[in-house]
Parts: sequence; C-alpha cells; structure tokens
Amino acid sequence: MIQVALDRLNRQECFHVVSEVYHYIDYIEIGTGVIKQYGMSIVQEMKERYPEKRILADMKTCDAGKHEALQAFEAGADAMTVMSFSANKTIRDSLKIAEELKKQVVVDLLGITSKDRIVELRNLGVTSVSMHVGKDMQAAASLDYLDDFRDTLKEFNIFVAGGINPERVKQFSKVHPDVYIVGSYITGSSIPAEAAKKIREVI
Ligand SMILES: O=C([C@H](O)CO)[C@H](O)[C@H](O)COP(=O)(O)O
Repeated sequence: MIQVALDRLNRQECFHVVSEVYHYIDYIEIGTGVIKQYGMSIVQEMKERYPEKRILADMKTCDAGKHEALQAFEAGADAMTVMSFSANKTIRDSLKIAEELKKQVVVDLLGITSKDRIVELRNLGVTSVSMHVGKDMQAAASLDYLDDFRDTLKEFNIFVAGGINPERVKQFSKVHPDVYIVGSYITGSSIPAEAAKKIREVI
C-alpha cells in the first residue's frame, strides 16, 4: 500500500495533490506541519472529502496520549502516530482509545537505535510501527541498518518513511513493509499523478 504524506503544503495544495494521485494511493497522511498550520479541521475536511480512503493524522504525539488520540480520531482520522520514545502510559492510553473506537495507532520509530524498545512496544500491545528516517537525517543516513531490524519487526504491520523514491524503494523493502509512506517525491513533482503511478509500479 502507499500513503501519500502531505507536508509543507498549504490547504489548497493538499487537496490538489490528493485529487491528482487519488487512484494510486491507499492512505492520506495529514503531515505534522500541516496539522500545526491548520489544526484538526483539515483532517476533518479530508475525511469528509475522501471517506473511502484511510486518513492518517501524523500527530507525532509524545505526551497526553489519550487526549491527542481522541483529537485525531474525533476529527475523522482512521490512524494517528505516537512517538516510540513516549512514556509507556502515553502509548497505552492512545492504544486504549484506538481500540475503543476501532482505529489504528502507528508508533513512529524515528531515531530508534534499540531493538529492546521495539520488543517492549510489542509487549505494550503495539501492532503497527513506522520505520522512519527523519527529514533532517535523510542526507546523512545510510539505510544498511534496516537489515538488522528485519526479524524484530516481522510481527508488526510495518510502515516505512524517509525520502522514499523509486531508487530507495529497494532498500526499504528489506523490512517487508505493508505501507510505503511517500511525501516529497510525489508532492514535489510537477506532475504528482505521474510520480505516484511510477512509485506504485516500482513498489
Ligand atoms: O513524517 C514525515 C517527516 O517527519 C516530516 O514531517 C514525512 O511525512 C515522511 O518523512 C515522508 O515524507 P518524505 O520523507 O518527504 O517522503
């Protein structure tokens, strides 16, 4: 599956990109910066416009798990993100809300170096994780380390993110992702539909 990540775009651009790439995507991610700019109203509008697509609110929650999970889900998000370094209570509270509302929490593994934490997350009841190379780490980061995580991740529903383009798909495929999150490669293209079609073919 493909999740288009809407980051560093204004409201009009977000809706324009989705209308262009609609046929090639499964999830629509409202990026953290877009949520900071427009609040939960853009999550709500996106769900109203595209009820048949899965909407992920990239909240990057790291505290107040119950409140922020509720905020995202009540706005219409099907899924929201919580950071893996959050307190266990934050993760448990957001999972509890998701379970009650039949929604999904994706735990963002940004900056993770310890497999022990991934095992702990599993024991907390986490089922979906995002193996995420952050925007500011992408230039420097080698993806060789992904090999080491393959076995630890295999029981999860796996999302991958971080500068994914047709050349980098192969490196991310090492962890057998269920969902490829693709942002700039699509949103920075002058023809987003062509970029989305191409990445879908490669995946
Ligand atoms: O989560 C993201 C990042 O932290 C910026 O907020 C992006 O959505 C994710 O990295 C996908 O975007 P690209 O890296 O541009 O493909």
